[in-house]
Amino acid sequence: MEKKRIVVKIGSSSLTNAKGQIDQEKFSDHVQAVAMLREAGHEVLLVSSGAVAAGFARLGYPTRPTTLKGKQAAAAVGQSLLVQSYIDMFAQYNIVPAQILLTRNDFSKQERYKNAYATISELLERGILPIINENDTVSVEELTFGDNDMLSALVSGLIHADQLIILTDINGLYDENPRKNPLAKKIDYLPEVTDEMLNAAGGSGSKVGTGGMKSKLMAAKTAISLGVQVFIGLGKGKEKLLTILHGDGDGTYIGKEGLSSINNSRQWIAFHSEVSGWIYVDQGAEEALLYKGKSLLPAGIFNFTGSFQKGDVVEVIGPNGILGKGEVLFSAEELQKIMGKRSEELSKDEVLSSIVVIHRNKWVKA
Ligand SMILES: Nc1ncnc2c1ncn2[C@@H]1O[C@H](COP(=O)(O)OP(=O)(O)O)[C@@H](O)[C@H]1O
Ligand SMILES: N[C@@H](CCC(=O)OP(=O)(O)O)C(=O)O
Repeated sequence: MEKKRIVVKIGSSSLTNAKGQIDQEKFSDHVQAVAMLREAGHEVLLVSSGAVAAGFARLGYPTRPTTLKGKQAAAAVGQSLLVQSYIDMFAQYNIVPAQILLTRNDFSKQERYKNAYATISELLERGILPIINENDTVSVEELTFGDNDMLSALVSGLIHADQLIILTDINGLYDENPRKNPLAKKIDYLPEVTDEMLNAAGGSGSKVGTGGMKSKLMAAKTAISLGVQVFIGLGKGKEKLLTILHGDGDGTYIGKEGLSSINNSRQWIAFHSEVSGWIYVDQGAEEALLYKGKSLLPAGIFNFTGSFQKGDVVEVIGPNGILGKGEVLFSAEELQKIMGKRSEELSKDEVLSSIVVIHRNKWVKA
């Protein structure tokens, strides 16, 4: 059997109970299933929620706290409880877990992004099981928007996973929220995530989960655009992850066959980089970039704004709007001198290192 790289995201509702404790039965079920996936020769990475849900009772909160500092304090307590439980339970299968706490901002600095990739790759190579959660103490957005779904999609792209399995408390996506409409119909397969689907998906149904189906679908959309297929649903017993991998899972499969993964520099430019400038190009350059797969040359540029340095990311705007983003190979000051000139017009000292302003390998369409 072909060895696959699988990211498994487990939501709070699938790990804890409403009283603010780890649900030992659910927990051991997941651990066994992960162990079995690894025994079958696959590489696994866990994105585990549940820190707030596992911690709030120990702080004396009767229910999941609603204040930000309350959630952050609960997460600090609950995260250690979760990881301790993972360490203890995975030890029975000789699996060594590693805790990784990330924020979405960690992805926006290219050096941190590369470090996260290098660390996770080294752990996987050494047979360690990375267990990732948002660094809740310093992360504001995640606790509000339930972005562990999105975190799992971004991690799946980063490490070029074959599949992202999002385990939750419901067996997949329905055409309407089934907690509100019992006649809602289940969707077994979705080739892509459409706006119509996003509108049909609602918020969380449990007292411990946060994002609901909407955040899972948004994450699925991102994962697919990064070349990773997605499953959203549930399962029982130690065979469940293998069953899902074989295509017989109880849930919704999202994404067409044969998606191809996107290299990390392009992912970073597309999803994480900050834009430092805007370059305006003519019709010819628009065609070259959008339809001919060519690099951007100075001749097609007639204006730019922003102060950027070589290596920064800029947005390119054509006569019909935004075309995409790319890594610029000249500073704003240098571009001023060469903009609009054809290659043959550029004198030797103006040709700094190359006449390509954005190379096609460091370019992503909008
Ligand atoms: N269209 C839909 N199909 C399925 N579930 C939906 C839909 N809309 C909203 N939901 C809700 O999303 C919930 C799962 O999300 P959530 O509670 O955030 O779980 P988790 O803690 O696993 O992230 C379901 O229990 C359900 O109540
Ligand atoms: N980082 C948070 C995740 C919050 C959350 O509820 O996420 P999820 O259950 O995936 O909707 C935690 O560990 O509690």
